[in-house]
Amino acid sequence: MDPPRLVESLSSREVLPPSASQADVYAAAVRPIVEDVLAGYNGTVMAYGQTGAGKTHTLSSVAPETIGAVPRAAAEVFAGVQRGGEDVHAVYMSYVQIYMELIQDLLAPESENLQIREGEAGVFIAGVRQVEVRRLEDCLELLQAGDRNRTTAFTAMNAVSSRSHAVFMLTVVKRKPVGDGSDLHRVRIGKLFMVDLAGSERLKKSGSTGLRASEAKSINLSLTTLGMCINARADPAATHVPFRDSKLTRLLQDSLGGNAKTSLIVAVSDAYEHVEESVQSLAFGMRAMRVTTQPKVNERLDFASLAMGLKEGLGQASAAAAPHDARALALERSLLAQESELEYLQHALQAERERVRQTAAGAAHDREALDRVRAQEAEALRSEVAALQAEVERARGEAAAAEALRREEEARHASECAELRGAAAAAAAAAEQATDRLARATEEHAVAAVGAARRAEAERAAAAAAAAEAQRALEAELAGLAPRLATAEQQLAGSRRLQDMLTVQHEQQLAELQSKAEGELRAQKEAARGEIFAAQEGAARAECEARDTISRLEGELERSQAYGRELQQRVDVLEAEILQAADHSAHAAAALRAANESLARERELGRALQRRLAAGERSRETMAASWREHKRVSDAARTVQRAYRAYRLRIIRDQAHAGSRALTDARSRLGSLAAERDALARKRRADLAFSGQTLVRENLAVLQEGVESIVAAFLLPARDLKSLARYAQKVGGQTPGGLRTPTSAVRGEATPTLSRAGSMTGTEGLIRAFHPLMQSVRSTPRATRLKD
Ligand SMILES: Nc1ncnc2c1ncn2[C@@H]1O[C@H](COP(=O)(O)OP(=O)(O)OP(=O)(O)O)[C@@H](O)[C@H]1O
Repeated sequence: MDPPRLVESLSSREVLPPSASQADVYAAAVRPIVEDVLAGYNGTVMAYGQTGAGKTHTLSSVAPETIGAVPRAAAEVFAGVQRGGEDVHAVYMSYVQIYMELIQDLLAPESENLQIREGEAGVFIAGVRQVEVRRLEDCLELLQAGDRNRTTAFTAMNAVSSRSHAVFMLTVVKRKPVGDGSDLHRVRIGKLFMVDLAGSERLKKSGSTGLRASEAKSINLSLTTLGMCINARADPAATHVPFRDSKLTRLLQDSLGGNAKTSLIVAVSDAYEHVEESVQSLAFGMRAMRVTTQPKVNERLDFASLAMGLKEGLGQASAAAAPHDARALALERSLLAQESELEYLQHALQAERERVRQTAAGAAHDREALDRVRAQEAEALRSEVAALQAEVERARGEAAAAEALRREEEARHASECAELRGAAAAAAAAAEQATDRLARATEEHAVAAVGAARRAEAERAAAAAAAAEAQRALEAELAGLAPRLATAEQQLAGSRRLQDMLTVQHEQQLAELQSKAEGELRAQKEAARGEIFAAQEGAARAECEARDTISRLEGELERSQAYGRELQQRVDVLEAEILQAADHSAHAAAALRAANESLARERELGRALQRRLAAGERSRETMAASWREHKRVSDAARTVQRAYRAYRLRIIRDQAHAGSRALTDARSRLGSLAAERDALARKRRADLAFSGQTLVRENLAVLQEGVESIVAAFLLPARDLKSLARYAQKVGGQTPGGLRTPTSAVRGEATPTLSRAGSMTGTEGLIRAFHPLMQSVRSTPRATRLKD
């Protein structure tokens, strides 16, 4: 699938076709945000879309030919840092995932329940690991290490489906001097969030079950909350935005309408079967476009580091209080450590409690699910066994019925065969009987015909005898009755014709009867033969049919027996499965026991943690008391120190005032002395009197004292005094041993004086030396400050 990506940003909109490259997506949706981050804004890039649509590919791909937006953004940030020149930059990276409503640090996977807090600068993840990254390579290595810790899984929709929301964070800190000659800096902090949202998925479509289904539900829930927040932010009439309903929306609170510039990448699939999800994703993007944000540059003056510098200076100045401070600091640190340990322990305890509760809930849930599954499986097995038994019974019944049918069929076949045989035998017997009957009938007919013939013969004989008798009678009568003879002869001829006719008739009848009997006998024989043949054919057919039926029934019987055997095997398998399920159930019970034991152990651990917590609390209280005591001592020391400083300041101010007054006096005296010197010079030039020189020397002694008091009052460093002495020596041959350092004056020793030893030339040199020195004293900043 090579889906198109719709890039929606809150300020602009762009639709990229499937052929668009990763560089196109970066240029359209990410580069403007990265540039803003370098300028000190908060920026967010979110990838949204159905599971498998290409969000992770778009953001996190590190394949050389399809580098994703995150590595590109990191590269651009480092390029921007390099371009920044003298501005001091630091880049920090964090990487977390939100999995089943728990925030896990992908750079420190053992931190798996981080909390979101809100401060002046917005929401942040407390305790997340922030790694300072100096090079792009370090950043990419951390990214890959984090990706390895990310939760992914094989699903029906995506072979490597992200089961969590991943949030990649880069913080760019830029420090720049204010430019007023002070140590004060201007700090700009730009934060870049790149969010790879887990993909929405329809359980019906993905077919996820068990853990995958729970993950999908959690993902869908947080995405629904994200949608609700966006709807509320886009609706001016909405009064409540449910940011707190999920960790995702809480973390993205600033990005969804606060201080951030946000860009949304909507990844959609071009496959027809995903059209519904694609339309929903686009509708989400359209709603998101109505959200407005209030971005501003995160800039502030770095008073903290200035304060730190001042504190350092103060620390140096107040070395006297250092031991107490160090102790107080150590105590404070220890207290803070204790507090953070306490907080950590409280978090750990809370997390442990939560984990124990979740484990217990999970174990109870698992046990219930297991019980349910076991009950369902047992029920299913029972019903399957019952069904199989019923089927076995039915098959057995069928087999018995088939056997009975076979027997019945065999019996029927046997009886039919017997019947047919009987019928054949009966037909044969009937045929034989018919033949016999026919033969007998023929014989009877023949006998009857013979009898008839005999009777006819007898009749003929009787008729012949009667005729002979009648001939005789006739002859007698002929004799007696000639006429009657003729009549008798005629009658005889007539009788003879009748006899012949009767004989012929009798013979004809006999022949007819014989042929008829023979025909009937033949017909009956034919019929009997046909019947026997038909009976034999029927018997053969019936036998064939019976054989077919028997073989069919035998086949059915075999199939029934095979089915019965198969059913028996399935029953065996099911029984084995029941045993296995019982084993599983035993294992599950053992696992449950182990979980309960682990729960007990964890409870014990929780109690131990509570004990440690209480001990920590006690120790913290002791430490707090000790800290308070030391703080009291330290405060007292600070008060003393402050009083001492004020006292010193007063003395210095008094000295400054005295110095200033002395300076003014010295100036006026210097003026009058110069005037006197000029007058003396004039007088010397005029009088060339030695007494004038003496006067100058005496006045110079006074001047010398004035200079010394000025030097002492102005706290001239020893080196200046030494250089003065050196200069004086160079100019006037004054020995360095004649000068004393002003430090002694500060300490309240006797007023320093310049040695009066030395020649007139040295004194004049000193006077000459005094003028440049005065110049230098006037031009030193210290003098200026003191004067001020
Ligand atoms: N534009 C693209 N070009 C080439 N392959 C892509 C593209 N988009 C996505 N793929 C590929 O599709 C598969 C799924 O993409 P991907 O894992 O990025 O999806 P996803 O939206 O992050 O899914 P999920 O929400 O389940 O994590 C991956 O194998 C990926 O390489």
